[in-house]
Amino acid sequence: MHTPRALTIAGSDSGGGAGIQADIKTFQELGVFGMTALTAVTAQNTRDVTGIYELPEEAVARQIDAVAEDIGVDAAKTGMIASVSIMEVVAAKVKEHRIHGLVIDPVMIAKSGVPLLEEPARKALQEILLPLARIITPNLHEAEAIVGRELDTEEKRKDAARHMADLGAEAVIIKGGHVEDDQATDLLFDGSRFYTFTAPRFHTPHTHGTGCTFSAALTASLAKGKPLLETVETAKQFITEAIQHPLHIGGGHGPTNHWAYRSSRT
Ligand SMILES: Nc1ncnc2c1ncn2[C@@H]1O[C@H](COP(=O)(O)OP(=O)(O)O)[C@@H](O)[C@H]1O
Ligand SMILES: Cc1ncc(COP(=O)(O)OP(=O)(O)O)c(N)n1
Repeated sequence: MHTPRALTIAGSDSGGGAGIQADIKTFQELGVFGMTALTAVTAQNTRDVTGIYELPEEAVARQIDAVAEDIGVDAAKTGMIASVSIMEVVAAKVKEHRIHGLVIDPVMIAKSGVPLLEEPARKALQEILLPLARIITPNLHEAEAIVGRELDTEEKRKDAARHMADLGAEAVIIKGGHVEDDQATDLLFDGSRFYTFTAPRFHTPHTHGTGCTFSAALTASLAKGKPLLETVETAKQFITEAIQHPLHIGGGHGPTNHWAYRSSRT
């Protein structure tokens, strides 16, 4: 039997709610074997990011080589990639190892307000990483930064999604967590059509790591070979359950509950 294998290329969140920790928990819960290539270590909790330590480019490259050359990668995701030089290494390795099914979560700022992407890397993200994406998953502010304009209506968000597809992403999801709305609606553009995925909006501070968890759930379904619409549907259900049943951990924006989706099905 083939065991689906997913790789996360991202930063570590010592608090366990976002970054590679959120990704690995999500992969595990969705029945996928998880692997990691660390790009940076953050000292972080539910309140703040108190330190960021980037790994050398060579360390990032060797980690990707190690897993791709032996274990194999059915799908991968990127999270925090703070600098242009690490972005270049990641893009080169994704091409070299022909990693398809790449989900790009263009992480820019943590919920605590601390930037996780250096300023010059914002433009590089569009030029270097975006064209490799099977799916790119910006939140509202990340989408605005990528296209360089305010996206305060659905029509503008649709135009922005088309713009990102023109830049090379096969599919675009503009997430609705930061959109002012009674519901949490994510907009998918598959290159030809638009779809929306809607869930109730929960009024909770415990949303640390929502974007990481959502993109990891997408990656897990791609690793299993699921089609795009089923992939997004599953990821939306996973993150909705995870937000709906918070763990009440820490004194700030607590993590989502990675057990909730599986618990609701057993
Ligand atoms: N309060 C909420 N209630 C329900 N779903 C939410 C809430 N906040 C975010 N989501 C969902 O979580 C996922 C991640 O979205 P978002 O919070 O926008 O990403 P990020 O963590 O990158 O800022 C999306 O599917 C979004 O709709
Ligand atoms: C190490 C690390 N990577 C990514 C993030 C951002 O995660 P995200 O899912 O966007 O959640 P919030 O930080 O917005 O809650 C992070 N914080 N740390």
